[in-house]
Amino acid sequence: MAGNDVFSKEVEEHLTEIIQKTHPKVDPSVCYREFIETITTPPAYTVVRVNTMKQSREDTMKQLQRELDKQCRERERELSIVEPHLVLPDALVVKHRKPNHEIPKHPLEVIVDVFCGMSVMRGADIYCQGIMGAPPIMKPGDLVSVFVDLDGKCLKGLPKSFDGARYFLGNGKAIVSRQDLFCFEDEAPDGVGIKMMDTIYEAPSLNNLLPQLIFAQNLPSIVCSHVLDPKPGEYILDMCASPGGKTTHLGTLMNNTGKVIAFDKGPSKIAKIESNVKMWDLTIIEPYAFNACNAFDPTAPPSGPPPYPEATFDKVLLDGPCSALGQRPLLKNKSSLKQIKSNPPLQKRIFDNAVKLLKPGGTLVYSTCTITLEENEGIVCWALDKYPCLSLEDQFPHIGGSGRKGTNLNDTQLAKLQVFDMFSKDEGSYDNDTIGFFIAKFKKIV
Ligand SMILES: C[S@@+](CC[C@H](N)C(=O)[O-])C[C@H]1O[C@@H](n2cnc3c(N)ncnc32)[C@H](O)[C@@H]1O
Repeated sequence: MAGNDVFSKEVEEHLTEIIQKTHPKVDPSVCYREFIETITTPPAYTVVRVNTMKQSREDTMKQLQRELDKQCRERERELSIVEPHLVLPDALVVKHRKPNHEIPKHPLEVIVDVFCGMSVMRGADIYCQGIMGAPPIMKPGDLVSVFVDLDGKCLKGLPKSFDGARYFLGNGKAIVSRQDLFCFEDEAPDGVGIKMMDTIYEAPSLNNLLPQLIFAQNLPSIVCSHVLDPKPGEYILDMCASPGGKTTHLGTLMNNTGKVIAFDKGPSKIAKIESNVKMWDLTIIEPYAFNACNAFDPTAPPSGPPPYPEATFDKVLLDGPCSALGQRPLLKNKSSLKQIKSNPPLQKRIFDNAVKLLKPGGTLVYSTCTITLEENEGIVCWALDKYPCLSLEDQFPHIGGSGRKGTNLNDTQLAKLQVFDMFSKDEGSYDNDTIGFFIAKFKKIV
């Protein structure tokens, strides 16, 4: 859809090399093209995780179905069906209709930035902040056609038609006038500026929908917390936690008993964790703005603020910084190859801390939302080599594929890894039509 320029040439070449290593039997250029088609479109399903401490999945499913029926009627859409996920006991799946590329366009055109465009493709309405251009006559109630500015070339406040690279997202109804949007001295107003009515990729708008009962999360992220298998009463470290999707999941699986220490880099990241934790009434989460690279200190006490001494935690989750090349939809990625290659050294530093802080017999889950070998199978290879105290474990549930070829890991080890692989797509199964994601589970044996 967005063409071959989602990535820079050097990143495209790197990804093609990865395809050659991981899938030696396929034609790399065909595989790369198919990968671009996948990555530039959203998954055909929306997944939400249920707050099972508040209400059963069954009751939440009925409540969500009622809310979505209302939303569909209001937007004159076909009704969406909510179903329980067949494997994950706390997940609900909302199937989307097929993409509709035949939507007629309106004469009034609105341009939005790439970030906003990608959110719209997953069901969001358009927030004022994301609007780049709108016609001078636009007023509340007007029907508009919405386009995303693919190359970030549209100047804020553009009053006329935008002739740069753009992609049609669908039609919406203006909530604000152009005057409201751009005639402020400081910032654009907050809140929804365009309500999306008819989109090429249709998905439920989940903003502020049952926030105490559901959390929108990509399927592999839900799998990831189940793989860690947190139990009530345990002492768990979530090393890179914001916005707190997995942290709130851990706290819920622990039935709000025990303790979860949650790090992220700065106050704004911590505020997001705190807001999500509060929404779900979780009292066992202790968030700290702290660099996970410095989490270990042999002289520190085992509780209270970080750092912590050796063998402190029963379980550690390292869902760390990564190149995030598995995100969907991804219309434009500006990372250079150098930036992508800067991730493994950081991941290894955080991993070193995780191993030290884990108790013997404890579990460490390492995960990323990216697709490079170096940040995934490569880290596992490095870790098993450096730490003979770690054993690679089977995962439950295991609904993604196995690890990929291209490193020194043998077939038995690869079978223990869980990869949601964007280079090989199994049509028709929502367990594969998701973001790119990687999960490895280790046990500290001594
Ligand atoms: C993939 S996101 C985490 C998502 C989160 N686990 C969830 O499920 O909601 C990675 C996070 O790592 C954080 N991060 C990056 N470097 C870090 C560091 N040195 N210490 C702690 N957090 C870090 C980033 O700010 C980012 O929020």
